[in-house]
Amino acid sequence: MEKKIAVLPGDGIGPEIIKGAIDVLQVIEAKFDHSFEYNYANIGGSAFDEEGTPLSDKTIALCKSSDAIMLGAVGGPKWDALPVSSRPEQGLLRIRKELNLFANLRPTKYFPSLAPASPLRQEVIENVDLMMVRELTGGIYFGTPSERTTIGGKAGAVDTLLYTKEEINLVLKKAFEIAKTRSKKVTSVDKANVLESSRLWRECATEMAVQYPDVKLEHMLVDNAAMQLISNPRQFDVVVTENMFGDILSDEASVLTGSLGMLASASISEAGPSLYEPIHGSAPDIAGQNIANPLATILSAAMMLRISFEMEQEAQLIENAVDAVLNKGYRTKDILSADTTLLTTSQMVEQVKAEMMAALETVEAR
Ligand SMILES: NC(=O)C1=CN([C@@H]2O[C@H](COP(=O)(O)OP(=O)(O)OC[C@H]3O[C@@H](n4cnc5c(N)ncnc54)[C@H](O)[C@@H]3O)[C@@H](O)[C@H]2O)C=CC1
Ligand SMILES: CC(C)CC(=O)C(=O)O
Ligand SMILES: [Mg+2]
Repeated sequence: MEKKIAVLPGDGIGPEIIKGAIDVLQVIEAKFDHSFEYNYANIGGSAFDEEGTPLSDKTIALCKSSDAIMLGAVGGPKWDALPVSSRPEQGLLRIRKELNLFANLRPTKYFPSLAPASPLRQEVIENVDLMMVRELTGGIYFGTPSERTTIGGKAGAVDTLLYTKEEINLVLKKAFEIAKTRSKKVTSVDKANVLESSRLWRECATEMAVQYPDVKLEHMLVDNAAMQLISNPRQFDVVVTENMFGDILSDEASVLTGSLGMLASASISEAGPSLYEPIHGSAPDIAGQNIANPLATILSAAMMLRISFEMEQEAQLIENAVDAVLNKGYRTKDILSADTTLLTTSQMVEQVKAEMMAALETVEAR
């Protein structure tokens, strides 16, 4: 099957991890009857350096005309002092808005062989399998005004947290639909004891639940949710929440798997291409050293195959290969523990590819 993929490596470790994901996709192309056209474009700080903007109209047009988008990460200290509109992160926020990527799906699944890599006890993280559904195009990351201001003659700053019912209902519906295919429980996370936008969110969730009698809805305040996520994570199935809470809670959830370098994501639109990226950032502290964990990005590519291209078998081949590599004790530095073997980024990619080939040869030999 012919598919056009826009590839936006971005900054820091972005190019290293994206190369890993594309290498893996090339194995899929070679072994199945698929052909992927990879069209590279800039985003973030590297886009600012080359094109004078963190996201050019050319890149947006390329993304809109593609079947899916693979993104690495953006940002870094080199660009931190730029005016807001030129910051790398604005490129990411804008692509999400331009493509109407209203829901960001961030699955967190327990990898048995990675239990020693987590600072949490095995009995706490065992069998965790939750799906964070984060609202992605509204809330405090997009509200205006967002600026420096003067409050009562004193220098200050203002950000605006704003949601329409329509925006909230769109992401809630996605969460309930996903819950129907899983363990049929939605935990809606808010701060309804303080924020008006959260009270609206809670009202919408309660109303929506009526349409899903098979799905159990639970409300949880975000501060409690942050604690419950690491003390009793197995209680969660689908967690749905607004943009900033989801951003923070999903980084926290990654600790359940052993590393931020393990968590994949899919940013979904109603119509049009979806975007796939690891949940982590550009990790400037380890960029360019070939030591970053490429697995979150490789698993994001698997999500792309499953969700955008309906290639379930191919997605599973990648996911099984990742499991197999981990079971053999191969580790990048972030997930290293006793009695495991340290690999570089590129060596890890080679191991995943080798496992995929081996699995296919076993099938062919039958
Ligand atoms: N989606 C995106 O593009 C995101 C971009 N950022 C940007 O990234 C830059 C750095 O932000 P940080 O707060 O440091 O967050 P970060 O997620 O880049 O890194 C946090 C920590 O996790 C480690 N880490 C992250 N990914 C890893 C991987 N694949 N393998 C091994 N270790 C990994 C890093 O080395 C660092 O110690 C900032 O400019 C920020 O704005 C942050 C989050 C998301
Ligand atoms: C620019 C930020 C909103 C990126 C981020 O932290 C994320 O999407 O997880
Ligand atoms: Mg984040």
